[in-house]
Amino acid sequence: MNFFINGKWSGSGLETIDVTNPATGDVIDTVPRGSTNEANEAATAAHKALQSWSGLAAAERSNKLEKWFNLINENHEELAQTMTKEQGKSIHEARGEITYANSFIKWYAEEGKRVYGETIPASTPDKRLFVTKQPVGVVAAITPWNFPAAMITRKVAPALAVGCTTIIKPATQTPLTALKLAELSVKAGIPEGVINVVTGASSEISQAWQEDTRVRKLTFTGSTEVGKTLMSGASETVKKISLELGGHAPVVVLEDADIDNAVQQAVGSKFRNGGQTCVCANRIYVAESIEEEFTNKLKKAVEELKVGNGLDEDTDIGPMIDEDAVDKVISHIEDAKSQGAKVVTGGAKKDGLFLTPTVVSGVTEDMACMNEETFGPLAPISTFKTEEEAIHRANNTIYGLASYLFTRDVSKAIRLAEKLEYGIVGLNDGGPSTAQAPFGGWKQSGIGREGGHHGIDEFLETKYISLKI
Ligand SMILES: NC(=O)C1=CN([C@@H]2O[C@H](COP(=O)(O)OP(=O)(O)OC[C@H]3O[C@@H](n4cnc5c(N)ncnc54)[C@H](OP(=O)(O)O)[C@@H]3O)[C@@H](O)[C@H]2O)C=CC1
Ligand SMILES: O=C(O)CCCC(=O)O
Repeated sequence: MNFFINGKWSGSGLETIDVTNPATGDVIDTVPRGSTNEANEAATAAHKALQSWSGLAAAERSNKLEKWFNLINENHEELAQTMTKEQGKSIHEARGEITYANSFIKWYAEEGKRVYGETIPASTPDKRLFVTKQPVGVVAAITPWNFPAAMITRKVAPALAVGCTTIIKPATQTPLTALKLAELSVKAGIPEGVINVVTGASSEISQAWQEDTRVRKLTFTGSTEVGKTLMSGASETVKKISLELGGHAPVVVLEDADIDNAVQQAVGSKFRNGGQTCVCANRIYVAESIEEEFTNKLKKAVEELKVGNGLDEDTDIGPMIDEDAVDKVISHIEDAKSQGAKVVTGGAKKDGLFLTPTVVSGVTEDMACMNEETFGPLAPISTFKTEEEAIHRANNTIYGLASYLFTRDVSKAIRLAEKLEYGIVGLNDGGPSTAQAPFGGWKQSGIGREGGHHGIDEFLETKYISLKI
């Protein structure tokens, strides 16, 4: 596929990049290798479209988002198949992601109509003070490969709903879903220039956008390392930024937890997308007294997971995205084993990019898996003696995105949730993400929120108007 600037397919004649299916290694398509020129063209198109798009009534933009939502629903299966082919995740998860991605369009089509202002009482009778909200302007979005649709719509839907226009650089490994979404946006009547997608050289494209004073906002999901680079680059032109970065999610299972639920939710959280999600459970802390029961039940549940080509209807876990991802998981397993952890099930067993889901027990805080995001199907279990110890260990990280806590005691749940230094706490819940709630991290997991009314504020500027009468 070519890329998409100003409502037109573009980029023919450029060098191309192969898009491969990680399950088979087959090249399924190619995309152009865009760079500085194309990034500038996209920014020009978005800047040109800004005045008319932001000048529409919120209800008119909402209608167009609704049409986009309907077209995505009509093309649901084709989008899901494309996603599985380029990303590897199971077709069930891909279908779920298209529904999830589309829920942001639906929700923001409504929320865009509720961008309210304020009036402030003045100090003198001859003044009236107002506060209004206006779109920030052209928004650059850089998105990762793990959620090829949802990370686009979670950014683009609120941006469009309030009148911003967008320039998007999807991950090189998964550009096709993004391009198909853009194609449907035009069919939905979203005007040319409002959504532009450029594929290619990430650092050149992002450099051009960082330097461009017409681009007023940068929103990114991906690694903390790249997020830091973008944060410093965006400072040159003092852009607004949102960063959704790495996580290192702890799961704390207290003695009084419903163990069956804790196991089920931990499996859902840990092995979702093969463990390649920034909110995936990364380390599991279990009260010493229930370790055996929890571990046995987790082992049984994990052994039922089927690894295979994501297109097979009975697959639960597809391939990892690439060799580096496989190597990282294997290195974490080997490191844990070499320091005395016990393999409960799985192990560093690999076939192409497929990895056997693994549980290890007896892990300690100095092992790599307890200090870095594994981003793969490894569940390390460690025990704790007291709640204070569990919370201290859960918080003892530079990350602060998602955390999970299991207990039947509601008061304790709230008390301990308040102590967790995380943007998201799943209480007896391994799947808290939803369009109407704020998603984002504390500490080095990021800045800003996506989802909910919090996510729309990220695309608005505040204007104070003082009227002397
Ligand atoms: N928070 C999250 O959801 C995610 C976290 N991660 C974490 O990051 C690790 C590495 O994954 P990886 O795919 O390399 O993540 P990256 O952060 O490298 O990639 C995410 C996006 O950033 C782009 N990018 C990469 N380098 C630059 C740059 N110098 N300037 C501007 N944009 C850039 C990528 O483009 P391109 O693809 O063209 O390189 C992609 O669009 C994972 O193992 C995981 O730990 C990864 C993905 C998502
Ligand atoms: O940042 C990610 O890894 C994708 C978000 C997953 C979610 O919305 O639950």
